[in-house]
Amino acid sequence: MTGNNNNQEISERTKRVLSIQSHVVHGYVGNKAATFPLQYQGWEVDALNTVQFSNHPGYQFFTGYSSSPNELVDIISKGLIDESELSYDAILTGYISDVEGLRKIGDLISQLCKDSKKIKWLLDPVLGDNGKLYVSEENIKIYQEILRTASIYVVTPNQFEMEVLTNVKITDLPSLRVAFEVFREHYPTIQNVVVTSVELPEHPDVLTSACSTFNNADKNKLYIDIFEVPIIPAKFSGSGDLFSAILLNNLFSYKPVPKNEGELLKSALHRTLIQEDAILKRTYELTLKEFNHTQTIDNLSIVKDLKLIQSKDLLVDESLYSNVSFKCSSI
Ligand SMILES: Nc1ncnc2c1ncn2[C@@H]1O[C@H](COP(=O)(O)OP(=O)(O)O)[C@@H](O)[C@H]1O
Ligand SMILES: Cc1ncc(COP(=O)(O)O)c(C=O)c1O
Repeated sequence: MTGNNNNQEISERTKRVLSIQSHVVHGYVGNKAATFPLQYQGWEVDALNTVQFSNHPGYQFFTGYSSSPNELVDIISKGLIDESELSYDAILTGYISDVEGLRKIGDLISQLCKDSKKIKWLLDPVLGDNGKLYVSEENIKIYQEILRTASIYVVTPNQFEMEVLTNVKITDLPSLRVAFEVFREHYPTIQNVVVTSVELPEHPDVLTSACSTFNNADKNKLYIDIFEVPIIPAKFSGSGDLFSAILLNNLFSYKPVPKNEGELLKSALHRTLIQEDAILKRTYELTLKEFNHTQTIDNLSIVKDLKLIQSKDLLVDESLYSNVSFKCSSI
């Protein structure tokens, strides 16, 4: 970071986010994947942990416990808001597996965002991945109810979550478009949607990310921007949680601020994908090096822990954006 950047940061009020996600003692998913990147990018992060696990469930064994829904709600409403009178620029919600907890936190954050229009809520509807739910079926209904009624700045489903929330199977670009249309129809109070990644059989070498803003003056038109990111041959635990954290930062810090919301969303998504790609590539290379000592490369299909500390330079490297660009089009 340059001296100039430091001065600029000091002159601006430090942005503050309440991040409600899982905690793992070892590794990087949930709040562990979001806190350091946001802090390193200049945010005050108030991290509320919905569970505390030894490590994430992608490991063969993990142990831990969940926070009770009433405790979580009390910490926010009594401890943070009433007593400490904290106000937030953003609220980030991710893994909340407990059904009652999700309902109560959903109601509380909806109310907070109603009371203070300046809070921007980024909701990652963590339900599952690759065709599999990793929370209860009931969570789907609760997310649908939250999305139907709350005013949310941006929602970041992965492909499976978008399919579950819209009941549209995404197999190609036309069906991706239908999913966005159904999403806008069912959840009209949502301002922006980013589908983090979609695997399309017609493009087997890339992951497609898509975004649309529903705040356009022309309500009859739906503009969807898509980016194509070359696939790294591995699965990364925590990639979605890292993604939502850096997207949040990019939405707040993109300069100069584009003239309309659609342009901001598209530009912030592009930056997010470039940063994410750089971090996943570094993670992959470092893991491969460690792995090579013990196993063959063919076995490296799941990367358990993001190398976030080793990637800290990439979180603030402005030169990334002039060196990398992903193919972009509209559908
Ligand atoms: N194997 C991969 N190769 C390249 N990029 C990836 C890969 N896995 C994840 N990503 C990046 O990470 C982002 C979030 O990952 P994704 O799998 O969509 O989220 P989630 O973990 O919520 O399912 C994607 O937008 C994509 O840019
Ligand atoms: C405890 C916990 N937090 C967060 C996540 C989300 O991880 P990802 O970003 O890989 O979807 C998961 C999913 O594995 C999880 O089990």
